[in-house]
Amino acid sequence: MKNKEFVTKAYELARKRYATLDIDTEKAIEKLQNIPLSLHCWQTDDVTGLEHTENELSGGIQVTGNYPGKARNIEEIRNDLVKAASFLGGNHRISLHASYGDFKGEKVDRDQIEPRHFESWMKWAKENNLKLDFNSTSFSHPKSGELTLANPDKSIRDFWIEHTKRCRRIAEEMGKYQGSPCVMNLWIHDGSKDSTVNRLKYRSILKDSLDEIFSVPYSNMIDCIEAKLFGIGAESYTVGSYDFYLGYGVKNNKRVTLDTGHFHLTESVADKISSLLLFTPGIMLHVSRPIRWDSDHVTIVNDDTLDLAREIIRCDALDKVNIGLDYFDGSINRIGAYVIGSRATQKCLLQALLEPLEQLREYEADHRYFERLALLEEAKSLPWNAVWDYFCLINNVPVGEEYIAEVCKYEEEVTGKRR
Ligand SMILES: C[C@H](O)[C@H](O)[C@@H](O)C(=O)CO
Ligand SMILES: [Mn+2]
Repeated sequence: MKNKEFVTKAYELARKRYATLDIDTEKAIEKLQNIPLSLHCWQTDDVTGLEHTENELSGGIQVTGNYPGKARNIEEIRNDLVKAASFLGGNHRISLHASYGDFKGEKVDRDQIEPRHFESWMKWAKENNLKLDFNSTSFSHPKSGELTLANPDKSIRDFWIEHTKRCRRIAEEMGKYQGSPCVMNLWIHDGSKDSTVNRLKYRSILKDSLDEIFSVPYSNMIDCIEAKLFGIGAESYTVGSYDFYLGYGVKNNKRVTLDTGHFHLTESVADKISSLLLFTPGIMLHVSRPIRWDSDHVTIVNDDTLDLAREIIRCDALDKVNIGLDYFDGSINRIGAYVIGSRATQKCLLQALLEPLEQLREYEADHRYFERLALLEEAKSLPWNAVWDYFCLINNVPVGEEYIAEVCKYEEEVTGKRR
């Protein structure tokens, strides 16, 4: 670590500065250390998956960019994930899509997948001190079409119901194996390009499909349902809208996934946290960065991500919120994309953990709104970055921009050689 002494000295000063506001930096570091991020496996390979089919990416999502070096098989995906995680302090999780099973060249259709197709992932995760989360995959399949679980055609609908039921079973086995509940996210793209005159019909079918899927109780997995505003080619109507899943989640005690790219651009996702916490058992986050639309740009430290982190901490909800990443950028070094996005999320969480919350709340209770605003402003430039550097130092991961050279080295030695 080239700046060890400098980093330690800066941290000592920062610790004292924060102490003047009664903030314990050691406690903040300890908390950050114990917040797992769920790294989305699909950033390694532009959401290609391991089914070895010719299926194009579908379902209203799109990866842009053709940067060389994407992972081409299970070994490369795993190596890249381990590499990406090696840049992060703390212990983390990997979020797998059902299309990333270890199929060993066998053609296994989505309604045939079993826990055995994910056994080697479970072992791999354990060996690498990682835990797994899971996602059903309704897109990029000949039966994906416009509608899956909301399809009036029973044979297509049953195919996807079976797929999703199997996914829950796989998640249950993963949770059991790893001794930590596997968070299973259900997102489907179902929708329509142009105005439908049957909004209620498809939503009612989706509700029934979900009821059937969730009829089997499990104790080692956590169900999450993810809403979306629109998809490419499904701009007018999304069956699984936010209102739909919020209603379903509240009624059926399910976690709602908030993907930061799935709302109107001026809507505050952070503001939803406190409301959901009052009415649902928890929240799954898909941290992303929408630019003009759900563009899945790499997460950075910005007001949206900071507000999200602050709300989690202000609500004291770390035990009820699972934090996953969800972006896919094929235009830059893909490992670099993981590192930037996951470290940005950690930086936001750290800033939130270092907020002088008690003092701010005292001001607010006393209606001293000038003081509240002033302290909120000043808190922005407190030396959180010295605490961040120190967090990286004690975790033996690159400090500051040092990771750039390491990512480039991996590119030179590994990803850059993939053709
Ligand atoms: C690949 C993921 O399942 C997908 O990104 C989903 O979570 C989503 O956000 C779709 O827009
Ligand atoms: Mn998402």
